[in-house]
Amino acid sequence: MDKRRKTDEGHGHGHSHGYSNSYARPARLPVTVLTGYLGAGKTTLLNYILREQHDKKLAVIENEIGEVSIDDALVEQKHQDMAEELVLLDNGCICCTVRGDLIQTLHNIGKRFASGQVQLDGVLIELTGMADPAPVVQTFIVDPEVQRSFMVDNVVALVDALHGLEKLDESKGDVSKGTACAQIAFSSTVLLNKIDLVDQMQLDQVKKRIKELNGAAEIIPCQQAKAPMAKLFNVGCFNLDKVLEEQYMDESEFRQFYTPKMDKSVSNVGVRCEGQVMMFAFQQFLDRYLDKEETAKDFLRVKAVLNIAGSDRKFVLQCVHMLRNQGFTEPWGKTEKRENRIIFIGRGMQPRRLELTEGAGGAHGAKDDGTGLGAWPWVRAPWMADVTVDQLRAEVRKLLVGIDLKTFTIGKLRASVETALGLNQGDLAERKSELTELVQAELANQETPTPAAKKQKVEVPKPGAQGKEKKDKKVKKEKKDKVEKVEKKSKDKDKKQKKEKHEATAEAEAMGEAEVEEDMETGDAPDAAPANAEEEGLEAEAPLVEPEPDEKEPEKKRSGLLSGSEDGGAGTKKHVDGGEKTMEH
Ligand SMILES: Nc1nc2c(ncn2[C@@H]2O[C@H](COP(=O)(O)OP(=O)(O)OP(=O)(O)O)[C@@H](O)[C@H]2O)c(=O)[nH]1
Repeated sequence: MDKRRKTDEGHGHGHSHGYSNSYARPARLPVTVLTGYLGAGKTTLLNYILREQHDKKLAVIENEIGEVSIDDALVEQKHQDMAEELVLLDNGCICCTVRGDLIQTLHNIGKRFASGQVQLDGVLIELTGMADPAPVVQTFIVDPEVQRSFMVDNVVALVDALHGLEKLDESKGDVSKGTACAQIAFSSTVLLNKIDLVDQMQLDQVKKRIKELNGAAEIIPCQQAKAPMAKLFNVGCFNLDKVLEEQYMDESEFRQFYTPKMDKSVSNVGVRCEGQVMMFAFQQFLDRYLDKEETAKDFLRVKAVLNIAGSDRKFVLQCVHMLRNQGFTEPWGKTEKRENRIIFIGRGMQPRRLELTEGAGGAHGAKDDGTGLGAWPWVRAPWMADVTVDQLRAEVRKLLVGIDLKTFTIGKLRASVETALGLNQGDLAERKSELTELVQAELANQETPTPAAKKQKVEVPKPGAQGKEKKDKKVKKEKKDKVEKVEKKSKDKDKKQKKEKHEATAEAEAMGEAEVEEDMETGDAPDAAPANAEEEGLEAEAPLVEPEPDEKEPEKKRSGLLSGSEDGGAGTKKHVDGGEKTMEH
């Protein structure tokens, strides 16, 4: 939270609108809550308000959920500068998990406002598209300190005229998807946005549905969220009694028993990585999901800020189902990290995690021919942290009983642990080093090794400097041996060639023929290790134990022994085009 607070605690923000003399301090700060379903136009409205209300001193609280945060890039920099105070709550949803953070933020603002440390005319709170505004409203009536400094002035619900009806129907028919309805039910003003995308008939239908849900709210049809400021700000139109009356609820019921309407079927997958994105490949990748109605219906929202190859400007992408809005925006800052960020929000996102995070359907890495996205790294999903070390240890222990250590690999073990714990394949990719350590500890502790293990020499690299030193020495020795081997082979070959040449020349001289030289030129080149031998060695996953000398594999393959190298997971990966890239987390 407080990622972009513009004023240090106790210090004014220095940014002046040049009207301090005319500032009339309100008794309580009016709060405008912006709500509305995913992609309905909340950020568009926020940008519009900040632009239009530049003579007002506003504190902005933005809430964003998702593995990757994008909205900061979507609120234009010049508009960010117009806000007196900007606080991002991005550790969860404001209507449930970060309500405490919201209260804390309001306390901080309230204290500085009351003491005159900061001059403010109002507060804007932008909720996530998945948030129910009711618990946020609740905050303003249950917390005495918040109540002293603030009052809810207006709850503005944005409705997408094109997709809104479908969302409301879905929401009405299924209580577990009640978010869209709750957003309207708890609002005092509804902006029926994106009227450019529908005809009058569709507009009337959505209006009718909104009225059914909330007869008291004013409905304002608009485009690009452009509604008269006089209808949005300092209007004192939010009336909790009226709202509760419409919901057949009394205040005590609302205070004690209201449970937020959260659509649990919606989740997100985020990607954050460096590198250049190939525009063409990226569009093809999107086409696969957004060009067809049947897949696009699952993608409620896709947002991205990308570093496109060949451009010094940020590329911003915004999709709501099949609708794509995209283009180059401001230039990347000179010292700014050119990081790609993309988030997919919708239904059925988790089963698609692998394909969405690995890029264009398994085309790992940007390729010379312009296809491939670059390596989307694995992004740590929150639930991975929920699996405890004890759970992992217990599964590892079970799996190590009676296994054939010769063929067992960390990758296979990881996959088995994931299956045992009911996770998706790849979910534990980030915890491979933990798994490796657990395996090492288990193997070292095994008092009665399995019959298979008895026969085998189990190599357990020792952690710490000593182990590393040993490993380094081994690698050096391997390299030296290899070079010597290649040199020796090369010398032997030279000798052999010279000998053959000598014999051939002698023979030719004897026979008076000259073609022999040609034959020699087409002869085999000296044996040498393939240029990409190292990579090839890394491609295969290392077995857990060193094979017996009689079945020795090339040393290279064993150099990653128990170091957690695995295919299909994070870490060092070999690309389909032969390149090797380290995936970031
Ligand atoms: N055609 C059309 N597009 C609009 C209109 N208003 C906003 N948009 C576009 O709709 C997309 C979503 O707008 P946002 O303002 O980001 O929506 P949001 O509600 O903040 O989205 P989330 O925060 O992700 O829930 C953007 O690409 C906007 O440019 C409009 O009136 N007509």
